[in-house]
Amino acid sequence: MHYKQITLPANKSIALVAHDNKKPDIVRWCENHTEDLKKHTLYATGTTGTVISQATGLEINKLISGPLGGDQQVGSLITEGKVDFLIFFWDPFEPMPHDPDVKALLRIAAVWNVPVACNIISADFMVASPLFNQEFQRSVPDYESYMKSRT
Ligand SMILES: O=C(CO)COP(=O)(O)O
Repeated sequence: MHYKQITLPANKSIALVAHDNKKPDIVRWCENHTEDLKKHTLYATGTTGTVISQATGLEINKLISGPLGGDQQVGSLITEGKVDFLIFFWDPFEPMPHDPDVKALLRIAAVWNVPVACNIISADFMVASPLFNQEFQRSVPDYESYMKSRT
């Protein structure tokens, strides 16, 4: 795979997703970082977005609920370059009916070199990074050269 560099703007697009047992964690994390999050464009799967906006008043672009396809919508936004960071507090103790979608989302985030935080501590480190509010370079798959190599 060939990669190219893209420049992420200071204002990022951040996707917020949490399984039911992890919703209290993501709400607490958003409450602790409301001012940081206000500077960015936020997306969330349906129920996660609703509980976060109720608790914090943050403006969130809500997608479909995860089990109905929300994880896939986030994955699709990643491939379109519309999501720069993924905060995904997935539940390590419960199998989900949409486990294949969860796995697919985590895979596509790895493919597109998107930073992923899967718990409060990793999300805290992400926000604490000076890069959180700055432009920075990220390498992403070079789709044009990928297509050329296949045709
Ligand atoms: O199931 C989810 C992620 O896999 C999250 O979906 P909700 O935010 O709709 O609960």
